[in-house]
Amino acid sequence: MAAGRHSGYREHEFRDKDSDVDQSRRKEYYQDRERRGGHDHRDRARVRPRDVKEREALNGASHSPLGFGNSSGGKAGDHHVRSRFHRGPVDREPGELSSGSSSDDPELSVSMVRDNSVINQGNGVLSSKRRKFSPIIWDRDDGKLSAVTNSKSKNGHSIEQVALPPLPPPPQLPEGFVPVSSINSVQLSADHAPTIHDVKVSVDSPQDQQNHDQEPGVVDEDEEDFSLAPNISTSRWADSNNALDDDDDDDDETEDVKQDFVPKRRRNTPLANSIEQRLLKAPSPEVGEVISASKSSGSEGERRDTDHEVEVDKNVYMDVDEDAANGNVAEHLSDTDSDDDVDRTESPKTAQPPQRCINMLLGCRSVDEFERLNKIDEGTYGVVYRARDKKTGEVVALKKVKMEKEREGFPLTSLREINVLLSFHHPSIVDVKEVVVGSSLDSIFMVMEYMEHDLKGLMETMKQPFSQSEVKCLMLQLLEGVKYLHDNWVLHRDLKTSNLLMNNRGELKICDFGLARQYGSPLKPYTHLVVTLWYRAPELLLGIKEYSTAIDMWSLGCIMAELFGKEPLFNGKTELDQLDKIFRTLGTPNEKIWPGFAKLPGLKVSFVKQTLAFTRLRAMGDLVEASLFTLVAVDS
Ligand SMILES: Nc1ncnc2c1ncn2[C@@H]1O[C@H](COP(=O)(O)OP(=O)(O)OP(=O)(O)O)[C@@H](O)[C@H]1O
Repeated sequence: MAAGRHSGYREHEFRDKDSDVDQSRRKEYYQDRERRGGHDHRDRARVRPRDVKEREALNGASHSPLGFGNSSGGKAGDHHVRSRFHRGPVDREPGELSSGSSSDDPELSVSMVRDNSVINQGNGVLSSKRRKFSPIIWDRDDGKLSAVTNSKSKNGHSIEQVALPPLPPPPQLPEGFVPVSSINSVQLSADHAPTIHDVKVSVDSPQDQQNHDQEPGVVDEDEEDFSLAPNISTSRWADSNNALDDDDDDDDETEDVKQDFVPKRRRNTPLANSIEQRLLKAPSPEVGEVISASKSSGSEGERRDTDHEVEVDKNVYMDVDEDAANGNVAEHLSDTDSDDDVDRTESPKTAQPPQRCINMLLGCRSVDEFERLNKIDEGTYGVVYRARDKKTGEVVALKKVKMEKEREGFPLTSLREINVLLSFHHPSIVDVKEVVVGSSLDSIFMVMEYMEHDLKGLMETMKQPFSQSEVKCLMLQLLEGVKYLHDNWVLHRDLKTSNLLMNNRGELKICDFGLARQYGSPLKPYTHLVVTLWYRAPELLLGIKEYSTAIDMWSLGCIMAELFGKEPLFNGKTELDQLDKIFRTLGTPNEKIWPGFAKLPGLKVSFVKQTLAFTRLRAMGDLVEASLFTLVAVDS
């Protein structure tokens, strides 16, 4: 999500000031290519040529499955990565708009007039698809996890267009998917790097669960005997970690100030201890209920929405929340959607790391087995490095979990991210290979496949927007990834261009699952403070708490428009401004076209009634979903 770094486009002015060798190398390369009018024929063939060729052959020059005209104004070869897309006859001249008739399905045809940010859609008939799986509800009342099955989404392309069915019974999750709420111990075999297959989950009985709830810091005595893994105590990454720890020290002053307000956070909390605390104290972090008011206080907590039970009032929209305005929702989420009801003002009890968690660490390789090459980026919840696996020589990305944001030990966002990414495997979702540990037990790294670019950074180096066929190629991959998530009942909740990675083969992958969570039927209230502001759906901006896949689809619509226009579609500064921008473009919704609109909790301010196209484009998500049907149908 990189909310910290990518929170607004302004931030990118500073992005390259870092001594980030990798970033500047990429940039120089692109600029050089721009100067040369760079075609890179070597790379063309590597971009899923079969997919693209087949799609474009099927589409023909005037049969874009999306029905988009080439409003990009892009020219072939004006960009390095562009050259990695196969450019077919479907591309039009710069500025040319497709007519609705160019689509195979006129009902799905779309024309975009980006100059005035108006998007028109034909009578978009929206069809829903039947889910392959129904949701498992991670409900703490359930007490038991029924099973971790081997089922997996097949990501098949056959989609039935049927009337919206009632949500089916709980789904079988992909192989190895472990609902965080159900874990109270994780064991990994010690002789090889852990994979999800190594994870053994033990589940509390309701009675155990109750005990944990009552005495969160208490661990069984027989679990206290542990020893540290020798291979991680002498880590060379210790030095580099110290450098990071220096950053922590920089925060000490702030921390000292904070302690007037909040109990001082445990420092150097052993990971094992932390994760145990987290797992024990958060009996059901994925439950999804609205959290009670007993949340963090103090300077940091003040910036967070501490009470989501309280009805959102006008102030929510009138206040300029700097973080929200900058799109930094992750900051909010760690508390607001932590889904546990732990009183964070309570001083955590010190507890020895129990054996089972040390077992987990023993199973992990040391980060020493990787050679650090350079720092790629630093987000709110992690620092990402480029590194080389000394054994295999493979270049990977290492995301170090930041612990300092958490008072309660191992960050919930990271638990979720690791859980989802270790479990889900899809070409459009970044692959996490394993988890490795650093010199101290509170440093933990996710080993991910290395991706050379993110779409946000990439677009900043481009003089022209992506062409029509490039957008189609990117959107197809993105939609397939999101479809896979939704088929498996996971909402990403922070889709934006900086969370979309791309490699030099033109493959797009979704990353940053820190805000992701499972949803189910019936819907439960979740925090509405999710999704970076510019990509946040109006229902979230208006405080709705029972939301679903449409919020991701809205983000996809914003992303698609941004790919075409090279500028964010709705770049509001505050939540109110964001809504205003949306309504000015799409029209102000009303009770007729959006039943329940008048009762939305955030509708305390009256918006100017814009009589634009909202009735026809009620949610961009619908548009994108409709496009997906067409794309997939053509592709298959
Ligand atoms: N596998 C990867 N390969 C290359 N770069 C990556 C990879 N994963 C992440 N990055 C880079 O690091 C940035 C931050 O990663 P990510 O968004 O996962 O961190 P985060 O701490 O969760 O961010 P946020 O501040 O949004 O919470 C990304 O925007 C991307 O530029």
